[in-house]
Amino acid sequence: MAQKAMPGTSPEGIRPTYIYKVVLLGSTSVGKSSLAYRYVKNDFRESLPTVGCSFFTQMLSLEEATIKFEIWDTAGQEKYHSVCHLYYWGAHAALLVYDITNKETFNRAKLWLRDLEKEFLPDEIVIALVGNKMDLAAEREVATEEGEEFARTKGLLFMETSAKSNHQVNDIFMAIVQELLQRKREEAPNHRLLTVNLEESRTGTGCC
Ligand SMILES: Nc1nc2c(ncn2[C@@H]2O[C@H](COP(=O)(O)OP(=O)(O)OP(=O)(O)O)[C@@H](O)[C@H]2O)c(=O)[nH]1
Repeated sequence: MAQKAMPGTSPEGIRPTYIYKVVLLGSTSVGKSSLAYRYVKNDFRESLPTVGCSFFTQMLSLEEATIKFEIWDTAGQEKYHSVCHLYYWGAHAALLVYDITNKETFNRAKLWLRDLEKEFLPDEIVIALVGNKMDLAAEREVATEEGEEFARTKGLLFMETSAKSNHQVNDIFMAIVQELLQRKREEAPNHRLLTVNLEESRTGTGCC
């Protein structure tokens, strides 16, 4: 898995910075933009339509490394589906989002997974299945166990979240980074590390 690293400083000495590209995938209106917005801005807006693709960046300071997440938020509308594989390129992790109140979005998530499986080998990317809109549990169409079971059989991380009530949003990104770091530790001897100049990297939010 190609991640970029550069040395940074920490009280203990040199601490690497890893840049991880995370893509958000899923049907329209499942809450992909809202999850990214909640994670990066700790805020919730009722309307955040995505046109094509937008991205956010977020820094995360951990004991063993500094993480820079580049979060690519793809539009879920069918008309953008054909260009989406371009956004997969170089991704380290994917959040496969569905809406727990809409069974069809869960079925669609399975199809998005098939797309990912065509693009990546299993250990090339960390995939998390995310059942969003947990605050609407009374209107639930997808049981927690159903999501859990599907994730287990496919070897995916799994969490139910609410971008609205800020339920497990940080947790899912933290679970992803822990898994990425764990895989890195296991692969360390063969790992390809690229030094990059963070000055040249994009910051803030933007739209392509
Ligand atoms: N109740 C509730 N509503 C949510 C939650 N997350 C998102 N929404 C709402 O669901 C709608 C769609 O949210 P978006 O974040 O735009 O969804 P999206 O998946 O990015 O949609 P596209 O950009 O069309 O692909 C908006 O009205 C949000 O306010 C949530 O956790 N709970």
